[in-house]
Amino acid sequence: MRVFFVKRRSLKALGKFEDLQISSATLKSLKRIGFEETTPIQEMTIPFSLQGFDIIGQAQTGTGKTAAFGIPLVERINPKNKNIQALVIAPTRELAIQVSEELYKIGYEKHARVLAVFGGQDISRQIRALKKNPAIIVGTPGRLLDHIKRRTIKLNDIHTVVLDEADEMLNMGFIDDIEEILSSVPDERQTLLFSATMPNRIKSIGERFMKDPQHVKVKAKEMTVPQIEQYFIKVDEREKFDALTRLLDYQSPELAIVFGRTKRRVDEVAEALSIRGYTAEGIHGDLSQGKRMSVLRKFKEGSIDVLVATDVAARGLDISGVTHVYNFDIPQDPESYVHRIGRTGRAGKQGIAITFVVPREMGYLRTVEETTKKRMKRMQVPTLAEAIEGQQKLVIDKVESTIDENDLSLYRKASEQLLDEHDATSVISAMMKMLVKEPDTTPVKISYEAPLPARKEKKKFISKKGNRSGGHRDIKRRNNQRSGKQQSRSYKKR
Ligand SMILES: Nc1ncnc2c1ncn2[C@@H]1O[C@H](COP(=O)(O)OP(=O)(O)OP(=O)(O)O)[C@@H](O)[C@H]1O
Ligand SMILES: [Mg+2]
Repeated sequence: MRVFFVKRRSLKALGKFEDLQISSATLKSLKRIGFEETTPIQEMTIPFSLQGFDIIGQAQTGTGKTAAFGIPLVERINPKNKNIQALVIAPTRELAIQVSEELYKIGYEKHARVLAVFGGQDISRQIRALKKNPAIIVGTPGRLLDHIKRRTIKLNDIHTVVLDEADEMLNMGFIDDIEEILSSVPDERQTLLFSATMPNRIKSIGERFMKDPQHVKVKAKEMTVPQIEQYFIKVDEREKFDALTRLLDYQSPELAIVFGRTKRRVDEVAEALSIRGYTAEGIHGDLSQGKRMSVLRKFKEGSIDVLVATDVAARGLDISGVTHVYNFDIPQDPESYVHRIGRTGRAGKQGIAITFVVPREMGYLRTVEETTKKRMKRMQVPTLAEAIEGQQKLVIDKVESTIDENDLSLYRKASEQLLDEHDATSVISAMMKMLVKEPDTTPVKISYEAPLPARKEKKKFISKKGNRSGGHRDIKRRNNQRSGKQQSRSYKKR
């Protein structure tokens, strides 16, 4: 296996798509999307992929891996062939939808038809759509297998298979399904594995399904992108919720994702945030597909500001405007941390990630830092005064943009009258008080979650290669129904 390393920082563009032997139709699609220059992983993998090599592509979150496999995949589609020619497998339904949308855009000018198939959606509707001859199928493993067994997906002409979030797909929860799918696809195929994380033990599983794979890794000092500022807050379990609301008030994120460890946690935090006046909703694997899609749609549109989620939303989702990620519960393994915080700081944008750690979980924090090669800065919970100050700043920003962008002549007379009777500072202070969301102390219910099983805290920060404890994944996942092995060692739903 050849290994290629490119040393480049994050999304810093390297070159032009025009130099990569891409057809004029696809170049036109890329222009329409607004991609002007390649990202490092695109620059490095597209030429290999066009030559037909199997590839393991690894680059940080939010650096354009979808187009890195999507562009050559579309290029290899023959629009005249009515059969399915490529399969992209993704771990969650939402990601399958998102990837299919991006492939649709990339393949627009080539008329490459794309269809997403995933669990939770009416199968007969999918069967009808499959009869319209899509060339590329993007799906979740369980539903893909279902179609393969029903023979509603025919695999004879498939020449390319992509595992997006490959390390997740080759992990315990999905590996059996993946093996079954791959054993049904013709051997003469190109296999592409992409992810931001690729632990060695998983990489060797992947290589079993590949021929002479090229490993292309965009090498960076840290596993996470430099635009994400990373903090941790040492906090007792029972203080977490108030700490979260203080942070939301103080930092006023544009959009925020709060990750919780279990489904119950997500439900309770989302409910509690709503009670306290935030527009928040939860997403996890126990919700109906319709609900999952509507929550995500509202979050993308901005009618929800805070999305509370299990790891079902940790991988691959690309939602612009996510400025903050809060880990209400520290994730069990470093890979999960990397993907969760990677929902912000995408495509060169800035982001902030804050992880709550209860004192007994400090060992987990250190393991994450060793793996990512990045220290998190310690932060304190904002004080009440700081939270109010943060809210006031938000109001001031709004007032200033209202002055800039509106004709206020209809409001002048009443304002002048008010100012005749009161001094200006009193009038503005009263209005500020009305507009500022003052900290709310309505009681809420957040059940106690025991900390992760004790792991000895390593005092020293070790940054040497190969000295990482790696995944501590004791998670069983099947068919997108995610369940986490809890501290009690019984399986509980996430
Ligand atoms: N060449 C490019 N120029 C500008 N923007 C790009 C380019 N390629 C991708 N993007 C944008 O960057 C964002 C992140 O891309 P993408 O979702 O493919 O990242 P990723 O590497 O797959 O991340 P993750 O590891 O989280 O799945 C998307 O909004 C995408 O449209
Ligand atoms: Mg991706």
